[in-house]
This record gives sequence, C-alpha cells and structure tokens, in this order.
Amino acid sequence: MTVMWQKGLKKSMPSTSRAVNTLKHNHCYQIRKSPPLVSLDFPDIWTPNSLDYDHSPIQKGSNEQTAAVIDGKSISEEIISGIASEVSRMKESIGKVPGLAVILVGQRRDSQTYVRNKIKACEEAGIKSLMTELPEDCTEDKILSALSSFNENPSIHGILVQLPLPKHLDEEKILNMVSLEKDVDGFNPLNMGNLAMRGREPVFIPCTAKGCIELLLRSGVEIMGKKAVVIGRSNIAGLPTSLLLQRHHATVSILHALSKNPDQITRQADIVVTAVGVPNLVRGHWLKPGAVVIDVGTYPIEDPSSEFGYRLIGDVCYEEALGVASAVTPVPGGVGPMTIAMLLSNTLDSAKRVYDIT
Ligand SMILES: Nc1nc(=O)c2c([nH]1)NC[C@@H]1CN(c3ccc(C(=O)N[C@@H](CCC(=O)O)C(=O)O)cc3)C=[N+]21
Ligand SMILES: [Mg+2]
Repeated sequence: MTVMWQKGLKKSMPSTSRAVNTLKHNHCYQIRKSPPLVSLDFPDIWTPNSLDYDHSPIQKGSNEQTAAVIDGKSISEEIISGIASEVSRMKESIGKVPGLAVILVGQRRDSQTYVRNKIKACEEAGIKSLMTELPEDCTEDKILSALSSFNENPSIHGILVQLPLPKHLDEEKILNMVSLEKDVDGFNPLNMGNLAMRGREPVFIPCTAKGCIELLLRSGVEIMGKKAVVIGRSNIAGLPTSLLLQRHHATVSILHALSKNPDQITRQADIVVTAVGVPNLVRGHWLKPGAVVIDVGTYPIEDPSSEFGYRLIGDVCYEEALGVASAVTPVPGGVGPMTIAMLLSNTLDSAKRVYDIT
C-alpha cells in the first residue's frame, strides 16, 4: 500500500523509525485529503434560525402526563457502582487499576464541567485519572506529544481529547493519533468506520451513543424493527447513535439542518433521539403519542442561581413531551451522566483486555 504523507507531516517525520513508531500507535495513515464529495459551502448545522420551526407558546401541562421520566442519573450511578466493584476485584487480584488520561484545551466552561464530572466519576469508581490542561493558544505539537506519551504509558488504558478543540487545531490529525486500543471515546475514524461496516466490530463504541442505547434497553424499550429518528449528524453524538441503532435493527432516519419537514418525519418515529443543541426544537406535535424520546441536547444558558453560573437545556420541549410521549429523558440528569458511565465502562474494558481478565 502506498502511503502518501501530507506535506507538513513529512517534514516533521524525517526518520523511518519515527514514522514506524507513529504507525504502530496510530493505525490510521495520514493520506492525502480528497475534495469533499458534496459541497459544504452552505451551513449544515442547526441554529435557532435555520428552519421554520415552531415559535408558538409552550403548552405547559395542557395534556395529562403520559410519559415516564427516564432517570439517567440513577441508572448511571448503578452502572458506576458495578464498575467500582469490578475495579476493586482487579486491584485485589493483580494489583492494577484502569487508568484514564484526559486532555483539555482551552477555557470553555461547559468543557471544564464535563471533564470535572468525568474525573469525579473516575474517583468514585477507583479508576486512576490523569489530566493535561493546555492553554487555548497551544500548538498542535504540544497535544501530539502529550498524546504520544499517553499512548506509550502502560498504566493508561483510555485516552480522551475533550471536544470541541480551538479552531486553529487540526481535529482530524489529533484524533487519528489516539491509539486505537486506548480510544475510549471511539472517535478514531477506524473505530467509527468499523461501527458503520457490517461484520466488523469497533474496539470502542462512542460513549454518548452507547449511553442512549443503554437507557433504551434498561427502560425495556424494544429497538428491533422500530422506526427511529435521529436528529443531528455530529461525529460525537448523532452519527454514532444512528449507526448503533441500526446495529440494533431499528429502521433509522437521520435528520439535519437541510431536512424538509422534520416535524412530519419525526412524528412517525417510535424512538426519537435528538442531538443538535437547539432548545425547544422538538415540540409536542413533533411526537407520535407513545414515542420514546432521548434528549442528547446540551445547550448552556446563563443561570446565576446555579453553582457555575450556567445550566444545560436540551433540544426537547420537555413540558409538551411529557404529555405526548411514553418516556422522556430529562436534561440534566438523562444522557449526560450516562455518557460518563459509558466512558468508565470503556476504560474498564480496555484494562481488562490488556490484563486478559474476563
Ligand atoms: N471528546 C469528547 N468526549 C465527550 O464525551 C464529549 C466531548 N468531547 N465534548 C462534549 C460532549 C458533551 N458531553 C457531556 C458529558 C457530561 C455531561 C454531564 O455530566 N451532564 C450532566 C450535568 C452537567 C452539568 O453539571 O452542567 C447532566 O446532564 O446531568 C454532559 C455532556 C461529553 N462530550
Ligand atoms: Mg414544516
């Protein structure tokens, strides 16, 4: 196979040994980039103004509540306590614990909160965590060298680069550098590609997608043969969730900012997963009566009364959904804590694979 190195990469990688070393940990060659398949010159993200979505006043409690609230917080606590006991068994039997390394670049308040929650959960579970905080204006080389030392470190079983990264950094190049065996976020394109392809198995499944499915399974929702609509196609949430639902034999439609009549398509779904970050996008009349609604949206709004000066709101008009759906996840307390539980679960699995524990 011919490997065509990118210009910049060739320069920074003069010796064969360094190149081989990178390939060993990388498993994903940097090939020359192709032009986009379709033009991406127009905005392809949901913004509050990008569609003619409904601005009519919210109907608070006008229907009787039909929906059960899926308690992601307590389900995640159950999962984390199970992980904690596996970790302590591991420690007793071989004297090792799983280790997670987190790289956080910049000062985004929401990213800081998520990372803090992840580190706190590691402590609860007995997982060792290492955190590298880098300034907003840090160079790509700084991140790549942090990654390479985590890739080499045998006491680290999981590596996570918190997203989004500052604009000047090449996210693709950085995520390609995360060792496939330590890619507990599942964002290495080989993991995503294997998730998408039939007959292949990814080493790790992205945490948010796994968390959504886990919520469905633990709430007794059947997925096989059901019509699922996923709103949003981000690499970290919408896309992997749609792939995983399809693996569970759902009939999946993916909606995005250019979709026509998203309300009508969503109203046909038995399972609705929404991950776009537009508050109140999904109104009551978007939902089929009895639908199950998983809200991945995390839109931060100012809230001086809360501990860190802001709080998260989801994509679903919660008050209206309560009167139409059969089950709904709240924000906060729904998918967010499950994402963290799945991160710990992936990190434990990674350590078990290294130490050959079943
Ligand atoms: N490389 C990477 N991996 C990620 O997994 C990743 C990421 N980048 N970038 C951003 C999204 C978002 N995300 C959340 C994690 C925890 C909560 C969470 O803990 N939420 C709590 C409350 C949060 C709060 O206290 O404000 C809840 O919903 O109850 C939310 C969202 C992970 N993400
Ligand atoms: Mg319409």
